[in-house]
Amino acid sequence: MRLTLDAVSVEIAGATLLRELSLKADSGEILGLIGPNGSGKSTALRCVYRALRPTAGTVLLDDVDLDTRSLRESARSIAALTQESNTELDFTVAEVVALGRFPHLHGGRALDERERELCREAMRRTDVVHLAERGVLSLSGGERQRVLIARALVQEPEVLVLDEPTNHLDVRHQVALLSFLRTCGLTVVVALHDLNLAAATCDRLAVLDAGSLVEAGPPAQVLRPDLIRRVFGVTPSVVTHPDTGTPQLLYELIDPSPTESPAESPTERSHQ
Ligand SMILES: Nc1ncnc2c1ncn2[C@@H]1O[C@H](COP(=O)(O)OP(=O)(O)OP(=O)(O)O)[C@@H](O)[C@H]1O
Repeated sequence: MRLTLDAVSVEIAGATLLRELSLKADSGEILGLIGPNGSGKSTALRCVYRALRPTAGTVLLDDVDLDTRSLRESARSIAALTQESNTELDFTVAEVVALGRFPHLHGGRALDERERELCREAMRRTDVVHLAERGVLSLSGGERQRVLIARALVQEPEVLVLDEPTNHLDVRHQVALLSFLRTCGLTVVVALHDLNLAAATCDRLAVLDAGSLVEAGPPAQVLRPDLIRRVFGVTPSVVTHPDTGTPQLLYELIDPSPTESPAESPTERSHQ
């Protein structure tokens, strides 16, 4: 399914969080959102999984305005793993994963055999089978994150929305998750802080800054030292991964002053 944000703006209490953001992820494409803290990545994702209604503009799945669908209907197409996806009740891991089927269940029916196998498969994929009977509140941050990913998968979505999905994950599970995204065939929109993981994972990257789109394109086009410096206030060296050909950023540990804007950072001045 193709996901389109068409001139989406979000204003809350007089503050503009997103300004006429237009983005597109074609069917099966992985679109990465990158940008500094507070640039609007989570706000854009919230509009997609409908935790937030845009003040102006539309979000479309193929050509259907999401606003014309019920929340339950869109939950059958869109699964989200977000910074709000926590589980406060002490369900077992197996129960939390099974909750992913909720948008598909009617009249309190139990999961059928195919759905139970779907849950087992999602738990195998995310390496949480051994935790099935544990209470989720007793899990480590990374274990809990993997359970929530399994829950999103059993939803059998066509669009997967992920806000910082590698948070808490060790490097093996980061690589496993992002490799899965590359092969799952779903339309994926993912906010990532790690620009190297974003470059390795995403077909296209959209750079946000202060609620506006700065640039969108393939990683090799977007991850230029000048753009990174302008938006993030650090100047990386960009090298090409010897095996995959994706751009990879190397940083020097020069502390940009937090009191200066990126364009005025010491790094910027040293290059003038
Ligand atoms: N409910 C709200 N009311 C007012 N301001 C808000 C609200 N939610 C978010 N913001 C502000 O909107 C801006 C964008 O927030 P958002 O969470 O989308 O940024 P982000 O790019 O995801 O940041 P991060 O990288 O830190 O996760 C921030 O300045 C944030 O403080």
